[in-house]
Amino acid sequence: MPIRIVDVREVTKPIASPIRNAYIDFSKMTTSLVAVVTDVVRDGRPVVGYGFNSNGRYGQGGLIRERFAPRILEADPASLMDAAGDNLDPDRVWATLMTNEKPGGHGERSVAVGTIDMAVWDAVAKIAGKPLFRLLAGRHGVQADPRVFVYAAGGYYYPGKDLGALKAEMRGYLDRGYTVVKMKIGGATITEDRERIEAVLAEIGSQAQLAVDANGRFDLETAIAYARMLRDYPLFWYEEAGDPLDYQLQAALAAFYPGPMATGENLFSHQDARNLIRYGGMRPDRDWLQFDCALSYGLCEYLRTLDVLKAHGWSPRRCIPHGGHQMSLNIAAGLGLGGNESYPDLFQPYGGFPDGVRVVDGHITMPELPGIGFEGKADLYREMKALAG
Ligand SMILES: O=C([O-])CC(=O)C(=O)O
Ligand SMILES: [Mg+2]
Repeated sequence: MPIRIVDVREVTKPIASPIRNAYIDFSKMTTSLVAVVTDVVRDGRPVVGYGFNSNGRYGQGGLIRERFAPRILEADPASLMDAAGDNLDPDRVWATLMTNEKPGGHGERSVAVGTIDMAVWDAVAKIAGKPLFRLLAGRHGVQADPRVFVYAAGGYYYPGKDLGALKAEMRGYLDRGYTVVKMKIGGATITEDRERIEAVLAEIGSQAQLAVDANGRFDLETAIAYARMLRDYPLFWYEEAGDPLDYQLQAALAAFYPGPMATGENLFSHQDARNLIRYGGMRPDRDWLQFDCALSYGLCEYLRTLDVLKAHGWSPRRCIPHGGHQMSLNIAAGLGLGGNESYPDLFQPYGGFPDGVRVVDGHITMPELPGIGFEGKADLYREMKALAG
């Protein structure tokens, strides 16, 4: 008997906060929480996979309810099974989701699909009775490494935040075991941003490194002006200087910025990733790629992106995804990415780690929980159970 996906539920939840980066504020930010309910029973209860999209894009309830959930629910269950007939095949589910979707134009539909794809992989790993990172490592013939590098993202602009508050925030991350911290730039004048950077560097000293993120705000002239300022400091990276799709700007910037650059969180397909690699001047010996599967058609597509990188001589170690969710932690531990983002104080309960997981020397160790591991995080699992428990 094939496994049946008996329901796909979605609820749009607020993840609002009074912060802003150089481009947007998060006062109205939302996320879609999705449950994929199966008829497989484990420990007396149906297996349910959960997923959600990461911050930066909004909830996708309309697309999920109108297009994507019905396609799965209307599909012949046998068409969604793997070759062995003992589990769902995420690639077949993905192909069903994308029925009658034209190529190109990778806008918000990639977020809707990425969110459902996360829930499908959670269900598949639970049905297999394994942590997702172990399932992935097994399928790809690599050694899982449960120890994953994580960095603390924050340093946002918000009303009344002075240098003292910024320094205290960064100190808080060091106290929690992080060795790399990130702050926003480009939302103030270059003079003010230089002061903010110097204040943070003075605070963190040799205990940690600093990354900066312009969120795609700069035109070429401003991106270069910042590059000239930033290269005075030993930064961990200079992130998303210009528009995410302006590969020529990114390529030109490399001539002015010898240190590591990072980008990719707003590229939503393997084709866009390939264009970045082809035309964006990114350097495989030092730069970082931040594609986030939750925003970009999910893990099925992320695997194609990793293939593109391999074909162009890039190691998966150069990937540190955006988004701070446990899905990317599993991919990092299972497929050897360079690490994962984390927002210690933001976007809760969706981000972060299972309860009891601590950051030690800039790394966490994955617990051995079936699926993605959401059940290990009480505040998150409470929301999930309320949707489909
Ligand atoms: O502020 C945001 O949109 C999030 C972001 O860029 C990041 O985490 O790198
Ligand atoms: Mg960013």
